[in-house]
Amino acid sequence: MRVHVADHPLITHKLTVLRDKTTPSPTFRALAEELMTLLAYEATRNVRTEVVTVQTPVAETQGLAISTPRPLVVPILRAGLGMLEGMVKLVPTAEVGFLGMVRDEETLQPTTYAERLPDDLSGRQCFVLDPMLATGGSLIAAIDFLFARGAEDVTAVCLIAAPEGLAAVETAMAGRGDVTIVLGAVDEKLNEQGFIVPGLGDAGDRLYGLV
Ligand SMILES: O=P(O)(O)OC[C@H]1O[C@H](OP(=O)(O)OP(=O)(O)O)[C@H](O)[C@@H]1O
Ligand SMILES: O=c1cc[nH]c(=O)[nH]1
Ligand SMILES: [Mg+2]
Repeated sequence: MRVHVADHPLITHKLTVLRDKTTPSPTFRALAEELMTLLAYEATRNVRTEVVTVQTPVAETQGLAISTPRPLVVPILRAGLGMLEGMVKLVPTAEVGFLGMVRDEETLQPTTYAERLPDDLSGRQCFVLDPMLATGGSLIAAIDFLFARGAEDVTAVCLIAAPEGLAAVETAMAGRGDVTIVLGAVDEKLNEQGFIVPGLGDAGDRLYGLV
């Protein structure tokens, strides 16, 4: 498994505002989208392309186009939805599938409550979006789901990870398919409630309000 932690002052600046508990939902939503766009640059480094010919006003030349089958972007509901626009702005031809997952607050185990994905993901390049990688349970379940449908390589983009969760994903994915994790930051630890420290609190609640 490849892990890339973004090291850029613009990303750290935006994450700092996102972490601030006084940042209101509209600003939080705008920042989650902007951060995704910045991380997409790294996440799509290995997006599959094919050579195409293009006629400029001056000459014929060769360039690259994102190849088919088109990449599949999968935001994990709810919180991953806050990153979707930031990704599809950069890759407008991508298809979008949805996975709804929620973590039990006591056991910290994830359950999948919604799924709208192609039945056959053979040969597909998938991009999973979820701002928080805490215990890693949700991300492991999401990647397992995609591999079970035949996905070939999966890149997950998370804004903040806990070291414990990152290690759990690494262990679960050892010897499996092609997995890359792109992160805005790796924080200090998880607390007893399974929240990332310092983190930013509950990303879903901060994006969309308490439920
Ligand atoms: O790494 P884990 O320990 O599995 O925790 C991370 C998950 O928790 C959050 O979702 P949550 O369950 O709060 O759902 P929500 O997006 O609807 O708020 C987050 O968006 C991840 O999906
Ligand atoms: O810190 C955390 C952990 C899980 N989910 C969140 O939204 N935040
Ligand atoms: Mg939540």
